[in-house]
Amino acid sequence: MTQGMTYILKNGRVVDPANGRDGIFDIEVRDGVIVRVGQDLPVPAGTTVLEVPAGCVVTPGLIDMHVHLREPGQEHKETVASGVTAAVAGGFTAVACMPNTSPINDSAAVTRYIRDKADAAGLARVYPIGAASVGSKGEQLAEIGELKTAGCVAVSDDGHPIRTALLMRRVLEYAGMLDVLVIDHCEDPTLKGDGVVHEGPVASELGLHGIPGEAEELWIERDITLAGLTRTPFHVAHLSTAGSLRAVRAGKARGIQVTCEVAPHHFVLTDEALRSYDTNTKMNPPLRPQADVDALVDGLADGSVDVIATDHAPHHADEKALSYDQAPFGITGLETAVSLTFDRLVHTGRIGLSRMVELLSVNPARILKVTGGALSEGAPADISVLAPDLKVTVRASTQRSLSRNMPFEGWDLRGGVAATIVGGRVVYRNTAVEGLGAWPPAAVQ
Ligand SMILES: NC(=O)N[C@@H](CC(=O)O)C(=O)O
Ligand SMILES: [Zn+2]
Ligand SMILES: [Zn+2]
Repeated sequence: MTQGMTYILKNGRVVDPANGRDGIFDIEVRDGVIVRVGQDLPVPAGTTVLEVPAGCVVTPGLIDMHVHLREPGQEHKETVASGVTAAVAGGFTAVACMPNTSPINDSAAVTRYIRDKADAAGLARVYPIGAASVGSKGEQLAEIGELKTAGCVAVSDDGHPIRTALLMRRVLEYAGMLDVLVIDHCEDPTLKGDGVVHEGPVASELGLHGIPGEAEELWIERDITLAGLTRTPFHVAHLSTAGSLRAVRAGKARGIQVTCEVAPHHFVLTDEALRSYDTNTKMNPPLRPQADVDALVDGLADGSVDVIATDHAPHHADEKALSYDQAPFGITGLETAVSLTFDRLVHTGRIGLSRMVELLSVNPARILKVTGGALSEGAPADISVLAPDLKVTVRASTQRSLSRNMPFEGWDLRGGVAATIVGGRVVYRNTAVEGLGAWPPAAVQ
């Protein structure tokens, strides 16, 4: 499917909360742009019709605002090309990638390198996130203006918190002036110590060093206070505890511009999963007890959580084969997020489809100030076609990511992705979905 083609996506259930639409609509795409949305659109002679398979849902393209692509520097774990392949197979039309590559993305040269790789791959859109401090070392402010000019949409020292309150204040001031979002990995490193899992009865039983939830909560309180002082928007990466969510709710109630994201593994798994000693249950922040998971699900449902983001963190099998203490933190997530969200949030009745679209598209687009989040006439045709009732068995061996470090192997889930369209091009087509046979072949399928 080339960008120059005109086609009509016909008879899909369109869920587009930003435009107040939930119903059967046709979408006409021309030259990569949505030109018309309406009911029973006429089909001019020569126009291709792509019939949306029965039961599928058409949404604005999903955006994952927290992934790790590992290029430059760790291409054996993931490249930009393999990462965006995983992204479109997971239903995402865009991703924002964290700067903890090697070298760190604290310069225009690295940002441009990533963007060039993304352009060459030509699948999902890639929005680089620059480092907040030089080398993410927490000493000197990075050249945020230069990073923005090169194409960064946000700054973060992810992998680490922005180290001191003074530095965080300066980052907020400069980034705020330049209209660049500040994202922090909220964790007090002194309280974390050498912890590797959530501090609690499970950690004690297994003899693993714990990290209390308070290590995250203290840092979020610090950052919210500084966001208030500087009157600047601030986004909490991978929020994981009930106390953290209370702090965010309280900040929002005081009028502070704070938003937050939750990763699927934190609303699906508890620290009980550690009993497997599988290092694919080791990530930062760590898996929490049921009470925290319940609070996160409440927050996802009631709107106090803004975004679902995967924190896709590929690591090589050799590293994950180390002992629990030694293995790196992090799991992949791009290719399981949609299925986990359907299975655990939508089909359990905790959220509806329009809330799912807010969490995965509308809000990340609004917070990052990037294109997308709505199927509006005149907008680039970034569209996800989801299959809410598709039966999916998760297999790392069939995923597109170069890494296989995820704890969902063999899980049977209800809900998946049918197709992904970026700038009008069908870049992913799931051959397991019936009714897509008449669609053109896609780059990924
Ligand atoms: N989340 C993780 O456990 N790991 C991330 C770093 C991070 O997101 O802090 C990684 O880069 O591997
Ligand atoms: Zn982090
Ligand atoms: Zn991360």
